[in-house]
Amino acid sequence: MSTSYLIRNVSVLGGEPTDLHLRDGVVVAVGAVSDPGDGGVETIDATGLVALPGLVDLHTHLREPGREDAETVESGTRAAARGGFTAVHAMANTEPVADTAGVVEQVWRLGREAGHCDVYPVGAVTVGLQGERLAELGAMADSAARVRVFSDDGKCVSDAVLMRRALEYVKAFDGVVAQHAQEPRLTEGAQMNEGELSGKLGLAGWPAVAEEAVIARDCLLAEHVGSRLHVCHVSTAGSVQIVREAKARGVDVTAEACPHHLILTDELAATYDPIYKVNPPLRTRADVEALRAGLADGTIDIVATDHAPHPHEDKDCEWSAAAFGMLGLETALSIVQETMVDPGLLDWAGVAERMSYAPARIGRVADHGRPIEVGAPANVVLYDPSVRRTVDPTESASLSRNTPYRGMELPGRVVATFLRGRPTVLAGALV
Ligand SMILES: NC(=O)N[C@@H](CC(=O)O)C(=O)O
Ligand SMILES: [Zn+2]
Ligand SMILES: [Zn+2]
Repeated sequence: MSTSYLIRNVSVLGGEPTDLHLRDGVVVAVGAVSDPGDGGVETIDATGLVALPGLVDLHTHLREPGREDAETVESGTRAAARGGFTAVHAMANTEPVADTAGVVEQVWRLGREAGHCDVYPVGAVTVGLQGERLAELGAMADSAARVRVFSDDGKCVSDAVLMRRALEYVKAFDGVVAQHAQEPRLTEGAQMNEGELSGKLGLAGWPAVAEEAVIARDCLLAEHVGSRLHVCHVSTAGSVQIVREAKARGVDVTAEACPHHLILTDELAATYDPIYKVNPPLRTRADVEALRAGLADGTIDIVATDHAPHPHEDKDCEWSAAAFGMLGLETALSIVQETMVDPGLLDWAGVAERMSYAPARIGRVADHGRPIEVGAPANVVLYDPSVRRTVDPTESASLSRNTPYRGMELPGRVVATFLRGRPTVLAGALV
């Protein structure tokens, strides 16, 4: 395969069309190229396409080890490449849990072998996600996987003393604790957003305050110990406001919003179709609007997919028995275009910040999230915002099919993804 790609007439971050030359893993030219001066160059006509830095996901469930029926590192990273991602952070709620240097090194190695995108394992905060004892955070940080993000995602680190100690501990290696903010007692048996509709549908409600109370507490803890906090999947207007106020006070807090929370609402629970069951739950239209506004003004730093594959037997059942979670990698950019770019809330530079630069910064990943400029690693996605497509779950590279967008028409398509100058997706297909 060629190691030299001349991309003609491409709009870098939405700017005027120009040329982009990738060779031997790096960007060697941005601007009109008359003669690349190398024989083996492959030319791509990118008229109408936008070039973005390779996307970085801070929140992906790859399910390996343990639930290879739902997803593997191989299948999940193929889905990531199809979505324009060149790096993903793999959540720790696997079986066994990624709470030791051994498990995170295994996941990291599987990512390298698969080669579709770089995999950065997230380490668990507590042993077995049990919320009782701190995991070996230092050993995971020092391992070959160089873990910097720690999370019990799927479960909340609800014990304030443990949370405080984790925040203190990760300072030693510039790590961050990514909190799944869910007060457990306030959400016992919870099935959907608490409101008029949950009462009508007879499904146990999940109050906004269960999320907001933990975020407020954690902001205060992070401020108290002078550490770095990241808030996973923010879903309520109140949460956005708490993060906004904490940032204004100088707390070192970052936050993510998921594509599904930017577009779907709790009314979908009325279908009783568990495809819409997710943690945290889909919220109200007002929450969706507040998340969009927060993402636009920088209160919410990033979009993270929370790609959560589940096999159909865990979703093909009644609502209360079904698993929480939905696919996200292959549709994230389209949802962001639909909800943020097309309505004028973000431009493509803003998308690059929220889906590449900022997640790489938060995860302390040096080789990703870099502007497309001469000398940078050639991690690039070519995206066609002008087409529309109907989501067909059977086309997914994921081993699971639980996309809530089945049959929906969405804008945009990833045409090519380059990982260090090597295409992982070309002409819209996996290489
Ligand atoms: N988001 C979800 O609904 N599910 C996630 C766990 C999580 O992100 O909390 C999963 O692992 O399936
Ligand atoms: Zn979570
Ligand atoms: Zn998650």
